[in-house]
Order: sequence, then C-alpha cells, then structure tokens
Amino acid sequence: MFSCYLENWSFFYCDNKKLPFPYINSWQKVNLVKYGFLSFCRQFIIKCLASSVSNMRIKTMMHLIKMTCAVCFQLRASYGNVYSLFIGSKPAVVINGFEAMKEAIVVKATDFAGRPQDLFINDVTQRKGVVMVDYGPMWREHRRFTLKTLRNFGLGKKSMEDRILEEIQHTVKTLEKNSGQTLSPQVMFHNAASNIICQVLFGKRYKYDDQTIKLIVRCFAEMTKIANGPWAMLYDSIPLIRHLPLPFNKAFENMEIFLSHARCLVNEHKKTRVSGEPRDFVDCYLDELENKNDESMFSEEQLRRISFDLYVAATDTTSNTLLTAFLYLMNYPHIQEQCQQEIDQVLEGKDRVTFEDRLSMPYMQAVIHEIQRLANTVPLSAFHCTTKDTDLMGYSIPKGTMIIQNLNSVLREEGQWTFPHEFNPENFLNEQGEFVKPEAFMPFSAGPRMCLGEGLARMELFLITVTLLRKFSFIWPEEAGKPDFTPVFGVTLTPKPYTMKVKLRSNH
Ligand code: HEM
Repeated sequence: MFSCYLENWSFFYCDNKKLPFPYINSWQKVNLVKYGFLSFCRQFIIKCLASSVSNMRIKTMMHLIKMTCAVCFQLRASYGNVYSLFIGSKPAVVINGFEAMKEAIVVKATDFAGRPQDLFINDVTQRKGVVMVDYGPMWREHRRFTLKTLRNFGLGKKSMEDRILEEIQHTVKTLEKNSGQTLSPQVMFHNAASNIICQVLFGKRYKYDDQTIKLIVRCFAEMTKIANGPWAMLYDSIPLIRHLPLPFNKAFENMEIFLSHARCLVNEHKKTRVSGEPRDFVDCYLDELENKNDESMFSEEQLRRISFDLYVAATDTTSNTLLTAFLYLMNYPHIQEQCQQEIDQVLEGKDRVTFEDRLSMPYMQAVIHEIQRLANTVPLSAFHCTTKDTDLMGYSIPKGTMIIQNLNSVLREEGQWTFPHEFNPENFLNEQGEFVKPEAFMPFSAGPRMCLGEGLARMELFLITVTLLRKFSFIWPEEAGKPDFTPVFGVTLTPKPYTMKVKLRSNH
C-alpha cells in the first residue's frame, strides 16, 4: 500500500530532478520510539545508504521527532537541504540549512504558512486556538490580537516586566533557602515559567504545591506523551479506529479538564472586570468580545482554547531553555564569572534589573543567545503546510504538503557561525565586543508563523538569568561527574536531569 502511494508521488519532479525521497521501512518498529531508538535508526539508515543509494525507500511509522536531529543530519548529508519522507502514511518535506529555510518561510512566507489539519493534535484542539490553526482569517485575527496584547504594556497597568520580576522573587527565595546546598532545578524553573504565563493570561499565580496547577501540569504531561507516541500515529494512519475506546482518548479528556478550569477562570473575570480597564489577557479578550463586529471570529470558546495554546507554548519552551542555560553556565565557570562582572558593573546602585539594561550588556546578551542556539529547544519547529502549489530550491511542492523545518540544521550550520559546534558567546559578538545577531539565529523560527511569544520569552530569559546570576553563583557538583550535554528528545528538547550547587554571592 505504501509503495503504491509512493509511486503516485510523481508531483515532486522538477526539471527531471526528483525530490530525494528516503523512505524509512519499519511498520513493525513502532516501539522503537522509546530510548535506544536513535542509535538504531542511525545504524539502520547508514546500512540502507550503503546498500542502495539510487532508489532507496525507507518507510517509517515511528515518530519523527524522536529521530530527527541525528537522522535528519544523516539524511541531509545524503540527500541535500530539501528532501521528503513519510511520517506514518503522510508525505512530508524536510527543510535544512539557512538558504532553503529562508527561501521557504521568509521569502515565500505565505506559501509555507499553513498548518497540517489532519493530525491527531488537530482533533484534540478542534482546529481552534492559534498554534495549530491553519493560515486564514481566524488565525490572522487572533495572532494580531495576541501580539498586541503581549506587548510590555498591552495588559493594562501592570507591565509584563513587573509580572516576571514578581515571580522571580519566588525563585530567589527557593534558592536562598537552598544556599550552600545542592538542588534539582527542574521543578523550580517549570513553576516559574508556568506562573509567569498564568500571570499574563489570568492575572494569577499558583503556590508551588497548589493541587489545581499540579493537576493541569499532569494533564499536559500526559497529553504531550500521547501526542508524541505510537497511539497518535495510529490515530493519524487508521481513521477507522478513531472512535474506539483506545488510550488516545485520554488526551481528549485532559483537554476537557483544562477547558473547564479555563471556563471557571473566565467566569470569575466576568464578575470582577471593569470594561476598558484590563488586568490580564482574559480581560483584554473580553473587552474585544464586547466590541466585536459581526465578522469577528472572537468567541469565549476561542478564548479558552487560545489560553491553552499560550500556556502550553510558553511553559516547557522557557523552562527547558533556562535549564540548558544553567547547565552551560555551571560548566563554563569563566563565562559565568564574566557575565557576573558585566551585571555588577551595569547594575551598580540599582535594586533590580530592567529589560532596558540589556542594551548595556552585550556579553550577557551574547551568552543568552548562544545558549538558545545550542539549546535548540524546539528542534523541528511546529509542522507547517503549504497553502498553495509552490516551489523550493527548484523543486515543485504541491498545496497541502506537510513541511518540517529542521531548525537545528540552521542553528549549527557551518558557514553561518564562527564556532558552530562550540559553546562560545563570540558567535554573537563583533570585533568591538558589540552584540550582533546573525540572520541564522532562528530558535523562534521566522516568517509569518514565527513564535508569537518571542518578546515574552526573551524578556523572561534575560530578567531571570541576570537576577539569579547577580545574587548567586551556580556550581556543578563534584559528585555529578562529567556533564552530559546530550538532550532528551521530545517536541521540546530538555537537558538530562541534573543538580546544581547554589552559593549566595558575598556582596548581594
Ligand atoms: C524560549 C522559548 C520559546 C521558544 C524557543 C519558542 C519557539 C517556537 C517555535 C520554533 C515556534 C514555531 C514557529 C513556526 O511554526 O514557524 C513557536 C510557535 C509559537 N510560540 Fe513559541 N517559543 C518560545 C516561547 C513561547 C512563549 C513564552 C509563548 C507564549 C506567550 C509562545 C507562543 C507561541 C505560539 C502561540 C506559537 C504559534 C504561532 C503561530 O502559529 O502563529 N512561545 N514557538
């Protein structure tokens, strides 16, 4: 069945040039999505490459995200910057390297700005919200509104900066309590990122042991696991099973739990809000609903769904980047010290850092960007889809084709970076020591679908890292042995769990 499907894929020819089409063959290897999969996959592909290069077909029912970085690297080496493969039964085109990436998502921006609409996740989100909504009026309207609202003062009197700085005080307290000791930072950073987005959305933070937030976090973790696992793939591939009582239904149930919690929060807002004086995202949206015209696609259901999207998109991404930051800072103590010197000098006499201070801190900026470059937090971006028949690097690509951006291939591309494979802030400094941002820096992707929370994320990363480095030194515990920088794979990459030793700095 799959090979017939493949034969019919003749539309990928262009000037007699066939789009390279590795096709990973292993229906029976679904279980290899688990650990150990990557090395297997690498060996498997290398064997296939060695045996039949010209007309190779490797078929996969395995989840692409688990194999991406290593496998995409291999495939790119053999097939070039644009190639195609099957994810389950769905054909997809993978884009690698800055040149092809820029042509697709920046130059031919709208051609590549769709989202696939026939995946498991589309049914779970009901094609509402913003992240997985297809390119069109509903997405455009909500994206514009959200961008406007997430500006520093878009949320009324209390700026975004104040909300972040307030939450950092809780992180500082946790670290103060643990000064001189060793702690695991995973939960601490996750709670900080989660509370910051809750402050933005609902004007509310949760105590770290709050049962509601614990339930929400558990629901999300389960949903991510299901959406990345074999059940979601079976759901995508065999429509007949979609109404059966199988484990993927848990994701739908969990979505309902979040939505009913969001319904309560919105109802509370409706009782206490003052029209035109928003306190948070929900109030801004309710103001918009009040003034909407007949064509507007704003609705209370959309509000609940977009809250879900923003919460999910903001939490793991930011906390995993922070975890990577402190992993590197501890293991490159001379870089940590140089950051602290710059921080002490610029903030002398000030009681707290502001986002504006970044303009006087080129080294700190370079370090944070370098961390994001290596963290490669969302390695495959979110899947895109072509909105019309188009072409890329000379290949024709039909409307509705799934597009996968291999962001890692740009973030570590030789020729784009002075030190592509090292942790070196000089990648972002010019000869005068000024901060410069190369075009190939795209951890937030680029073009019309670029991360909508980039501004918030950059503010969080800067304010949190600077506040913590100003007050504490972070030391890699001797008993932890050699650090392992290899990330754990998922929709977002995260460092392997580690511990950190914290020491209050003497003058702070
Ligand atoms: C370090 C932190 C973050 C990273 C690395 C990151 C990265 C990304 C990436 C790669 C995408 C996919 C873009 C594309 O499809 O081309 C994305 C989309 C998105 N991100 Fe983020 N993100 C981060 C933080 C945030 C935060 C804090 C928010 C919430 C305020 C957020 C909200 C979104 C939304 C709503 C989208 C979908 C945009 C659309 O489809 O139009 N992200 N992000």
